[in-house]
Amino acid sequence: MKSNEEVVKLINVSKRYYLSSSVYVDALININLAIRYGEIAIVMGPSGSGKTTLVNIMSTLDKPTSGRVVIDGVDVTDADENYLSKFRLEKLGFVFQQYNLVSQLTALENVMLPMLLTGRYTKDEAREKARLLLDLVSVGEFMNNKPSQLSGGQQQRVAIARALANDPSFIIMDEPTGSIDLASSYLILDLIRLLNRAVGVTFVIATHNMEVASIGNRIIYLRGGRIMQESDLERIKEEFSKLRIDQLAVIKSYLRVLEIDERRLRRLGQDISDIERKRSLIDSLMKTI
Ligand SMILES: Nc1ncnc2c1ncn2[C@@H]1O[C@H](COP(=O)(O)OP(=O)(O)OP(=O)(O)O)[C@@H](O)[C@H]1O
Repeated sequence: MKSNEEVVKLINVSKRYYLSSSVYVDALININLAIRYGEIAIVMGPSGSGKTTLVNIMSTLDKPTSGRVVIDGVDVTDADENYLSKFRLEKLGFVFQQYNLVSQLTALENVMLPMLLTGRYTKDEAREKARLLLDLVSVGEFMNNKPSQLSGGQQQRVAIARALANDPSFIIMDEPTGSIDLASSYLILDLIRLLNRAVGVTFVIATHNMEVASIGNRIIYLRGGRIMQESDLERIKEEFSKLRIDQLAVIKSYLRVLEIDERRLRRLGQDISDIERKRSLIDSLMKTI
């Protein structure tokens, strides 16, 4: 691992999508960003803020309208698709929300494929390494299953094994736990953390999910195609904190509703323990907001 060195660098990157000759969307605006080896960098932000566009540009799947993209010290901004597909195969690992495994191939063959495509591995070497990688992500026993014979979480782990196949400079993930159950998500997050700590694998992960974000060393927060600075985040938090006033208003109204019910029950000589229970719940809730 080349710690402290930059694995990806974006310099003044902007991306404009044209919907027609005069209508466009600025998906990214003047992004300057460096990801270092050994990081788990999380890309967060509201829907439409530019997360997918950013990770696609970082991983050469998309090109910026202006600015430069440097990966592993190579400026890939103007590289052609032939060069880029070889570059991606050798340098990058991809794990997307939809697992993107080849449906006709077994788990083992899916993991072997990127190694065979580089021409750097014999079939035997690729098979042996693929087996070990599948064991490492705990799906070794299913290596002869096709993707349709695997659960979503298992498919996602095969995708991680495949992403590791060519020892990539970094692994890029877009909502890696987006379409799988909670238990599998935890396994995958544990695996990411372990691979990062033990082997120094670098990850860039776009997500909406706070649980996923919690494993990151750094959060890159996008809003409207720009990276938010700490001070902006404070401002946003303050904006959000105003929501508390609404919560309080709702609770206050509800307390008034309880008063009416309490009066009614007392008038009828009935039990008010349910009202008291609700009041005590509200009391404990009030202490947390
Ligand atoms: N191919 C495209 N053509 C036109 N506009 C696009 C295209 N891709 C993205 N956009 C627009 O660019 C902006 C950023 O989109 P992007 O998909 O990067 O956001 P996101 O943060 O990943 O959103 P989500 O969380 O909903 O996936 C959005 O306004 C989107 O509508």
